[in-house]
Amino acid sequence: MANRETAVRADKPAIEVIGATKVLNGRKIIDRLSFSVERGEIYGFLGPNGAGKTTTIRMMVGLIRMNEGDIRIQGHSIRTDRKRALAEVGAIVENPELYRYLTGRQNLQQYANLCERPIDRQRIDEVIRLVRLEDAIDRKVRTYSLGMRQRLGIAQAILHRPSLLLLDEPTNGLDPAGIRELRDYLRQLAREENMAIVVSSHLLSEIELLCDRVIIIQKGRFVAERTLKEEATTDVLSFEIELAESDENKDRMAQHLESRGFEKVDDSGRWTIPIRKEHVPALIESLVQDRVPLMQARIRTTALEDLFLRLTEEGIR
Ligand SMILES: Nc1ncnc2c1ncn2[C@@H]1O[C@H](COP(=O)(O)OP(=O)(O)OP(=O)(O)O)[C@@H](O)[C@H]1O
Repeated sequence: MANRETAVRADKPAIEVIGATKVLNGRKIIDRLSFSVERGEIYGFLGPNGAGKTTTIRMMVGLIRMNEGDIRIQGHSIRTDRKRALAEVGAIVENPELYRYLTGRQNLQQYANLCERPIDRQRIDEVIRLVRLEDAIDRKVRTYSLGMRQRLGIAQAILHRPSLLLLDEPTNGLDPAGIRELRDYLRQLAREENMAIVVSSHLLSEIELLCDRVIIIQKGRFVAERTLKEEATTDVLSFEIELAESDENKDRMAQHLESRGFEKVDDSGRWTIPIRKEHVPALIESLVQDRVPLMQARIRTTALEDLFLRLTEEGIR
């Protein structure tokens, strides 16, 4: 433990990417990319297909070398202090490697035996609790759902108490409820393990559900970085509601919403209105008073969405 205390420098960001550049076949796939993530944060790594997310993550876990720049994990350079840097990383880059014929617990035990840092039974129980797999942990992995396998993969990746957890497209195959659940336990992990978590995705809607902060990249370059915590957004926001489907008074309700300044998003019953954040509670109260049949309501950070849509369209072109 003493070694670990000296290896982890509390004042350093969990990860700093400093001007990382990767050239493949004479083409700059990643071009002077820089960002940093603090412990306790869930950081979204967002970009349209082919933007360079996987390549960057592969550099962050030491699977490929960069041509220029550096990546420091808890202050340790991946170029000059590789072993100590990588000891601070847990990752699922492709599918988690699991033995399907063993139970979840046996998988964790196997993995623990291979770790350099000693991992006791108490730690194994702790990670099982963190990813909420207590009820299924003694079942064979082949009986697990996709979401359960992902949880076990995450439990495995954090057994050695890394400072940084990297997840490449962790929302693949999950529905919105699954994504929220993922967010809940990732948030608990970030807090209880004081860990930085970096997740990549090509879908803004998923990143918005999951992350505290987001970086957008395109063609290997930095495009923008934004905080997604709602309290940090003071500008005019877009407030979106979705009406319950079986509404007999659909037309009357549409007229009512239009008269209040709402605009129809599409035919699925979604309506939107620009609003300042401080006015949201009063608006919700009045919608309830007016008996607007709300299915859900949410705030959208429009600037980010517009930017990302533009990039995605450019990417497709
Ligand atoms: N081994 C390689 N040789 C040449 N080009 C490559 C190689 N690997 C990736 N690329 C190119 O690098 C760019 C970035 O790819 P990368 O897989 O990192 O993007 P991504 O953002 O993860 O995309 P996706 O979401 O589609 O996985 C792409 O244009 C890709 O074609």
